Amino acid sequence: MADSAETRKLVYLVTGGCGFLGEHVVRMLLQREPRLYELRVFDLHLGPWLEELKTGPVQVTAIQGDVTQAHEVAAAVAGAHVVIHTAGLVDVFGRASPETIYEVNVQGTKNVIEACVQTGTRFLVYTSSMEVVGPNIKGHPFYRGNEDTPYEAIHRHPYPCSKAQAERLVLEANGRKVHGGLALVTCALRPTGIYGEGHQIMRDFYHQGLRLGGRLFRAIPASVEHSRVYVGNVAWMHVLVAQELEQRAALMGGQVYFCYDESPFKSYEDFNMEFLGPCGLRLGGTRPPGAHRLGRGPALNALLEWLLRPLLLYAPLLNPYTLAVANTTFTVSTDKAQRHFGYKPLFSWEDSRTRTIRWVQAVEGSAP
Ligand SMILES: NC(=O)c1ccc[n+]([C@@H]2O[C@H](COP(=O)([O-])OP(=O)(O)OC[C@H]3O[C@@H](n4cnc5c(N)ncnc54)[C@H](O)[C@@H]3O)[C@@H](O)[C@H]2O)c1
Ligand SMILES: C[C@@H](CO)CCC[C@@H](C)[C@H]1CC[C@H]2[C@@H]3[C@H](O)C=C4C[C@@H](O)CC[C@]4(C)[C@H]3CC[C@]12C
Repeated sequence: MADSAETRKLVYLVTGGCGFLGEHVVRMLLQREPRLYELRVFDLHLGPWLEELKTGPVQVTAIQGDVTQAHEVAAAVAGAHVVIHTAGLVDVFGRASPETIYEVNVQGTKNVIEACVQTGTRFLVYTSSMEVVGPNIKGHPFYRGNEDTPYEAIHRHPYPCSKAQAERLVLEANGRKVHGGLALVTCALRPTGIYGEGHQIMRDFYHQGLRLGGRLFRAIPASVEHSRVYVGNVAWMHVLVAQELEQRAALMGGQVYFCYDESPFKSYEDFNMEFLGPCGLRLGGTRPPGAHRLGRGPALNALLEWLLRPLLLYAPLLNPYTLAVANTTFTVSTDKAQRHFGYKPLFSWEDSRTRTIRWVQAVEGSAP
C-alpha cells in the first residue's frame, strides 16, 4: 500500500476511541486506512496505550472530552472528514441513572450530528446495537432475522430506548445540508453481543469462575441462541463503511447494518465457554427451575428477583432485564453488509476464538 504524504489526506475522529470497541476501531484504522493523515481519538477517559501509537506515520491526536458538551464535540469534529461515533454509556446493570444514559447516548449523539452540520463534516458512522430491535419486552424470539425482518421493537429499559432514539436521529440526519452546502451521509451499525480482547464481561465471568474453584453455573437453557460477533470484525465493518460511504452514498446513506461474522449461534453461556473452557473453567450445575420463562413483564420481576437470590454471586450482572435478554433467542442471518459495501469478515471463527482465548489466558492472574 502506498504510504506517502500525498496519499495521506484524511482526518478521522473516533468518539469513545478508548473503549472496548473504540480501541479496536482506532487500531484497525491505523492498519487499514492508507489515506489517513490524522486520527483524533475522543474519549472521556484516555488510555495510556495511545502514546505508543503516536510514533507512526499518522498523527494521532488524543482528545479528552465529553460528548454531552456540545462545544467540546464541535471543536473535535471541526476539520474531520469522517466521524465514527462509538461513544456510549453501555449500562444494562443499573449502575447509571436513566437520565445519564439518555444524556450520553441521545444528547451526545445530537451533539455529534450538530457538530457535523456546523463544521461541514459529511460522513458519520454510528455504532448502534442489536438492542434497538430486540429482544423486546414481550420476550419474542428473533430467529435468524435480518434488517428487514418484521419484529415488535418495544423497549422500556433506558439503554435500548436511548440507542433506538440515537439511531433514529442519525438516520434522519442523512441528507441534511452541512456547512458548505453538501449533504451529510450517515449510517448505523448494529453489533450483536461483541466479544474478543478487552471484553469486560468475559473477564468478569473468568474471575468469577476462578473464585468458584473453576466452575460456572448454568443459569439459562442451552437451547436459547444468541448471535455474537468478534470485536475485530465489528471494527473492520466500521472502517469499511467509513471508506465506502462517499462512493456509495446513494445506496448506503440512511441505512442500518447488523454486524455479523462466522461466530456460531449458541446460548450466551455456552458461547463464553468456547473461550473459558480452554482456560480451565467448567460449566455445570442446574439453572433455577422455570427461570427461562421468567424475566418477561414487570409483574414477574419481583418473583424473579426472589428466585435469583441463590445466584447472588452473579448479582452484579443479573437483573430481570439482563436475564430476559440472556433468555431470549436473538440470532441474525444477513448478507446486507456484503451486498452494500463488500464486507467479508476479516477474522475467521477459528482466528477470533484463538485470539480471544489467548487474551483470556493473559488476563489470568490479573486483578479482577
Ligand atoms: N459491547 C457490546 O456488546 C456492544 C454491542 C452492541 C453495541 N455496542 C455499542 O458499541 C459502542 C461501544 O461499546 P463498548 O462495548 O466498547 O463500550 P465501552 O464502555 O467499552 O466504550 C464506550 C466508550 O465511550 C466512552 N464514553 C462514555 N461516555 C462518554 C462521554 N460522555 N463522552 C465521551 N466518551 C464517553 C467511554 O469512556 C468508553 O471509552 C457503544 O455505543 C455501545 O452501545 C456495544
Ligand atoms: C445468566 C447469566 C449467568 O450465566 C448470564 C447473564 C448474561 C448477561 C449479563 C448478558 C446476556 C446477553 C448480554 C447482552 C447482549 O450480548 C447484547 C448486548 C447489546 C449491547 O448493545 C450492550 C451489551 C448487551 C446488552 C449484553 C449485556 C450483557 C448480557 C445481558
